[in-house]
Amino acid sequence: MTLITEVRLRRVLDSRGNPTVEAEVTTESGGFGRAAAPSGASTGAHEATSLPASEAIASAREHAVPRIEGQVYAGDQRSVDAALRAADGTESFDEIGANSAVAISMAAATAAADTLGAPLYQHLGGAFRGNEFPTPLGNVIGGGEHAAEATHIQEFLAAPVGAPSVADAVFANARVHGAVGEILAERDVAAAKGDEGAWAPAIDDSEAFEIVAEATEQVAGEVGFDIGFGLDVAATELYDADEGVYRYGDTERTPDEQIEYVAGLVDEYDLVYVEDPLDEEDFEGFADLTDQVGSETLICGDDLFVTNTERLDRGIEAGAANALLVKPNQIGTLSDAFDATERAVENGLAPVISHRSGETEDTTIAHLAVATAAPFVKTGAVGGERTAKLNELIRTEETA
Ligand SMILES: C=C(OP(=O)(O)O)C(=O)O
Ligand SMILES: [Mg+2]
Repeated sequence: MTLITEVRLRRVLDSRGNPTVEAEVTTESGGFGRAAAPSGASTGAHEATSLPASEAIASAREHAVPRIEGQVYAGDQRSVDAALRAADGTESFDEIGANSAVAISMAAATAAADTLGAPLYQHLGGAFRGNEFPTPLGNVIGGGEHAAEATHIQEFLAAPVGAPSVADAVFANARVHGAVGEILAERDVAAAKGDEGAWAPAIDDSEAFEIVAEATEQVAGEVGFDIGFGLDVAATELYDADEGVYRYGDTERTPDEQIEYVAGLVDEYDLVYVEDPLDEEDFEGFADLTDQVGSETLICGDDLFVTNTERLDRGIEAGAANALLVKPNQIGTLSDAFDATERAVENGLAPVISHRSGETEDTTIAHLAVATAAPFVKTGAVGGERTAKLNELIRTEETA
């Protein structure tokens, strides 16, 4: 029934206006799935390879499509992903590109769900998925690699941890985004938006902390539930490896000072979540910080782990974090993303399913978050490619 009869690939636009890979998979009984690869700007050094879209498509057509069409069942995700790995032959998808691989992997899952007549989260999560829904982390102010001349810290994330439902959480995050805009206007600060739709004002990080604290408190008062906030420091982008310092404009911090700084922020602002507080190679620094504040907040590895179970194992051994960011395109297949998620959960790390800064209207990660019962999903607060996922979460909550 779910035998794949056709795989089509094409270039489509992502939210930055760059070409990306879209895949369409058709099954023998007429099931259909479509998915597109996202792309990062602050990418980790150890991520799987993203090739230029036309190169990735040409190579996947030559090497992967013939191994899949007429040979692999979409309902058997592991065999789809094994065929992609066999077609490629490298660890990092250097040959067909992780962008082709992930688009085909996700389109096959969607085609299987369609063939079986089940929602994607149900197909991926199975009959014993449970009733958990993720809390969305909403990017409300940001800079770093996602916007020029804005904050040094890449993302300030609203975290509506007290929301009674996904829908309440989604609307609360959008409201915090709106409140931040109003506070910026009151302060006469002009602000464009960055790649993920967050405000990107030319203010110091310290002012951004003040504004986000005020906005989350204000909206929490309006909606009547707790809204905390968190950060994606994306510290690799701030780290000068030659000098061994983190640079925030003219301010420099040694790795020890960086740990002290972040630990201080966790205390001062009751941060519920801190992603990539240190350079992607500093497992020990991560472990030190997790030791200090891990009982109060989530210390999450994005560039540190790149959704890779080998790097995650190293992190588990070192006690480097208590949360894992899961981005399927960092590793190339849904099977690999599931394996990393499962390994994290088995070892007491919270999985956080995430978008990329360059996105499409693809909604697979919303389903992945529900399927894996992840406690958090990071997929922005506003903007069409972000609301595609957020609105899918709202629909899913109604039907699950
Ligand atoms: C979403 C992120 O940004 P990018 O996709 O640019 O890596 C991130 O760093 O978590
Ligand atoms: Mg990150």
